[in-house]
Amino acid sequence: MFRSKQSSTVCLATLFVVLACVALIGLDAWRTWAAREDQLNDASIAASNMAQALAQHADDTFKEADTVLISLLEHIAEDGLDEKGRKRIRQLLTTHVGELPQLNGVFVYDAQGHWIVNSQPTLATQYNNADRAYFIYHRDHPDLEPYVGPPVQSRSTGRWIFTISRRIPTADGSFTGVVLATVDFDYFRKYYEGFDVGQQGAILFALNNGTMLVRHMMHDSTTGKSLANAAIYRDYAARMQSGTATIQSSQDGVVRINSFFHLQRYPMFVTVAVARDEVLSAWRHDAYIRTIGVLFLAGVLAAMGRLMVRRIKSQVRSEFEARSAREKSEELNVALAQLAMHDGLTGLANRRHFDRTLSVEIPRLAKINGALSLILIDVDNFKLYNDVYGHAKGDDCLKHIALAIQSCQRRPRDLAARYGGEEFALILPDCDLDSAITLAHTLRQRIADQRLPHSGSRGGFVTVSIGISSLQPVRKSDNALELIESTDQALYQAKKNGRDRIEVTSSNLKIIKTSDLVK
Ligand SMILES: Nc1nc2c(ncn2[C@@H]2O[C@H](COP(=O)(O)OP(=O)(O)OP(=O)(O)O)[C@@H](O)[C@H]2O)c(=O)[nH]1
Repeated sequence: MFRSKQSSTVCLATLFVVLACVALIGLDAWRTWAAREDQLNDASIAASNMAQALAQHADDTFKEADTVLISLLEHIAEDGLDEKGRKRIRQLLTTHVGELPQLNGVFVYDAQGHWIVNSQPTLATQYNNADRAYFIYHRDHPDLEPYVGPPVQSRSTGRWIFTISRRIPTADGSFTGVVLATVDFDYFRKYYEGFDVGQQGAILFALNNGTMLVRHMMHDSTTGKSLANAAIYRDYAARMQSGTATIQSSQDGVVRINSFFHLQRYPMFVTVAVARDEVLSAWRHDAYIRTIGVLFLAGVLAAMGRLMVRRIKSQVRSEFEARSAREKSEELNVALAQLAMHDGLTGLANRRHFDRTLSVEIPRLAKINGALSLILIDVDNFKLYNDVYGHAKGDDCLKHIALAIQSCQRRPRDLAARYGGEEFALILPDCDLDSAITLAHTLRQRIADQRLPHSGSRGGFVTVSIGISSLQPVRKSDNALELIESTDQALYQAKKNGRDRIEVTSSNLKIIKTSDLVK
């Protein structure tokens, strides 16, 4: 009982502590994970915004270069390409190149690819650009739209450049030449260097066919490479206008958040890539500190819980011990009460109990006009029995007689008592004289049936003399003493009349001759 109560209380307390620890750690893990997702989401948005801004910047850069070409074509149309016109156009180009830092040079080629005018201080007539992709394109295509070609190395400066070109329009649609603006790669590279994309991040500027134009990376400035097999191009940029994807690089194994954005007017796109590890470094640091804190808290909680469980254990034990002590004391009290109210030899009620019962029953029965009978039983010639068989045997004999008397105690209120020495009594509440006489016969018979040998007795067996008296009904004026005396008289009469018999007194406590009744 104690063990089961203790173990269930301890189990509950332990469960509470474990749940509290699990909830603390679980909530923190959930919060940490949510913070990680937020951080990645923020990084995606930032990368996407940056890609859009850089695409817009590139768009504007080329638009400005293209605007110069449009203006140049207008001047060509107005001034022509004779010596005077070339001079004026040259001045114009020099001004434009000075004003627009992205412009590397502006050129006018004739139908054979010869340089006619350029923005540089001297006209390099030794070059022929008829083999360039843009030249071939315009020669073979009559449309007048701008053409952005693949990156090429400048013949005059040797630097990598973007080319944006237009066909010189003519009234009859014949091919008379090409105007070209070149933009230095370094312009974009320097611009991109102003952006922090981390140690492992990158900004890529590429043609829509996957040819990389500019790549800005902390430790890498490779250019001209094809992105055809790169997942960001193959699976995303080649198919969509813009987007974001987290991809593990097949080259360096770094996982990056890639955001790409296509230029609106020109066939190029910009990709901003940030390394996931770098994005998460601040989060990781926070998570590390917080996890240590939470684990410490969980540890403190567990330690306090352990202390609490121990206290509960000891409290439950104290309660159990206190209850055990109380129960023992109650048992002791019951035993003491038993001892105080019962006879040690026979276990029957003792004289005190007998007196108390009579003093309770008489007024109770007087109230309800009930009857009360008293039977006194005295062992015959018991002195002789002791003398013959010894005192110990005498005790045994008394126990046997007590058992017989006890067996006649049928109702809860009946009381069998040892009145004193070898004398016993039966208090019979709600029992009239006739019933008491019948019971006395039964008792006498039961004792006779025990056939306890008694050599000093007339018949050779232990016998008893019985006196009976009844109050029927009990009156308020009746008292225990009178009833006892009356019963004692009847008993005395039984002894006097030769023992082994029953004598009775009437309700007015006068002896009635009933000796013939008993034999
Ligand atoms: N063994 C034993 N004897 C007891 C006990 N109490 C009383 N006696 C004995 O009972 C005897 C009673 O003797 P008496 O009063 O002379 O009565 P009796 O010998 O029974 O004779 P009658 O009552 O006249 O038949 C005494 O010898 C007591 O010592 C007891 O608890 N145990």
